[in-house]
Amino acid sequence: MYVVTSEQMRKIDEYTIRDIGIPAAVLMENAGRAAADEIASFTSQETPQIRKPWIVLVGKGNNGGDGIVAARHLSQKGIDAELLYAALSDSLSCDAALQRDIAERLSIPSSIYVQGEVHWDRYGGIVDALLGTGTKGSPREPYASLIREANDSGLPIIALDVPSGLNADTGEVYVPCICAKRTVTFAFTKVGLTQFPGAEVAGHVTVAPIGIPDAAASQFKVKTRLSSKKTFKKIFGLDWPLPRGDNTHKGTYGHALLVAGSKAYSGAGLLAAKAVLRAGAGLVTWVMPNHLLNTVTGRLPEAILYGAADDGNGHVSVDSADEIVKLAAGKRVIAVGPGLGRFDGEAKWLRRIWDQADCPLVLDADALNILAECGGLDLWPKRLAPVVLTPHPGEMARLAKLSNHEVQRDRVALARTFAQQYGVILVLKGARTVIAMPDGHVCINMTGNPGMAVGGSGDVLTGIIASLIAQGLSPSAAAVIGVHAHGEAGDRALTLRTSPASLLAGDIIEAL
Ligand SMILES: NC(=O)C1=CN([C@@H]2O[C@H](COP(=O)(O)OP(=O)(O)OC[C@H]3O[C@@H](n4cnc5c(N)ncnc54)[C@H](O)[C@@H]3O)[C@@H](O)[C@H]2O)[C@H](O)CC1
Ligand SMILES: [K+]
Repeated sequence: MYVVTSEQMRKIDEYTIRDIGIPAAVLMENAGRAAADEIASFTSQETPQIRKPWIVLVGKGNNGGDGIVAARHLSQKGIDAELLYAALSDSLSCDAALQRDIAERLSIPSSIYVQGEVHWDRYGGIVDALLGTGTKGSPREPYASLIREANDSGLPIIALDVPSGLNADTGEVYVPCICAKRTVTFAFTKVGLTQFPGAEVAGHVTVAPIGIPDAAASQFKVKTRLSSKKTFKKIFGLDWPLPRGDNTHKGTYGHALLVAGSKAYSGAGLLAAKAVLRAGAGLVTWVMPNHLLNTVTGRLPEAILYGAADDGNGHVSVDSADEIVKLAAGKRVIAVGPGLGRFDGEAKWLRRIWDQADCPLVLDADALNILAECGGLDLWPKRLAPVVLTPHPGEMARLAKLSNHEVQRDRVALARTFAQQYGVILVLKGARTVIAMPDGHVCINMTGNPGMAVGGSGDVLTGIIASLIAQGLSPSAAAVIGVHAHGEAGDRALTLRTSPASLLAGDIIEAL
């Protein structure tokens, strides 16, 4: 499922109308009718209040046009609708003006917005057709006042295409912004509907086809998709769940090397190692500081444990790099970072692994902080084997030398630029994790829940991604599918809990 920006949507619209020849009015008719269908289904599901009319807030552009068409189809369905023009209706776009004239001929009630004069209690719900993908900046008057009044009315709002006041390209919300119960977006979902806080103000999003052929999207090489089983098939040619061949030898399912844990954080290594196995890899060798070996022996009998040279403070020491490089022989992946801690010579240590090990690397947690602080991505040579980075927003801020706000402002664009610039696979975690690949493809993950924002959840994800690489998936596929599986397992684990607050990282592993 493609995810588009406003600019891409505009180009696709134009191509469909001009080059394919589907008239704009047909697209608008389909959009408005799809909106009316969604409103009708919402109305039927809501407690059957006295059948009150819906009020359609109409902007000047084609989003407004969609709203006028929706009002007409609602009336056809026996649901009364009234048009409230935000501004004088003689300044409508031509496609919207055509709809205005049709609505007038059909005597659909309409009025012009005057601040404070709308009797909101007369209505059962609001259709937001003020601003769509043509929005530039924060809503200006009188849209701003109308948006505030609509939000304050307490009535359910169904937004057309995007909630008015949402930045459709990033997920930022301007002030004010419509808070919708549902959003009916047209043709393809928009980036801003997938990332918070946009995803919050959009409510439940339905993508309504309006007659734009997929060929139009591939014409403009849209490279952002929602993670889904269809995506796995389309991009990676993989089925989900992954078929498990009938090979009998454990070696077939790969051997992962995990470098994790320190005296203070042995649990992180345990979680990551267990996740490697639970996600299907045949073997995992967990390298930890020697001191830790006795503490964890027996905690995970299925894992091969290796005590490496340690620095006497409960961390691996810089000298352990050579041991790790030797152990990497025959492994399909090395995952470095969960619970690693910081230690003297850490940059030299990581550089040695970066240079000498020839298998893919998955770097997480403190491995990312070491990389950020020594400028590795800017200074070290690109590796032949792929690198997967799995930062949360704070780690990403350090890696990209940005503030947390700047990281979260436009996650998709930042992740894509970073992955292309450094030739890495970037898993930018957080609600709706963004996975960006060196070739510019980006997948947005929709599984998972707030209960997963707990200590250890990231360690589990690192284990899952390493496991899938060990089983033979490309690092890109392992990152996209691993994030999806991690979120799905978290959603399944949640069904066994009474509240998201009680979810533990270990529950995610058990639900894999
Ligand atoms: N996706 C599709 O295939 C179709 C989408 N349609 C609808 O068309 C809108 C986009 O229409 P457009 O005319 O380009 O822009 P808008 O309707 O979003 O509004 C632009 C309108 O509003 C003014 N404006 C812009 N920014 C602000 C602001 N911050 N404050 C106040 N006013 C603002 C601007 O001057 C314009 O007049 C899309 O979302 C769909 O709903 C087609 O109808 C069907 C095909
Ligand atoms: K809207």
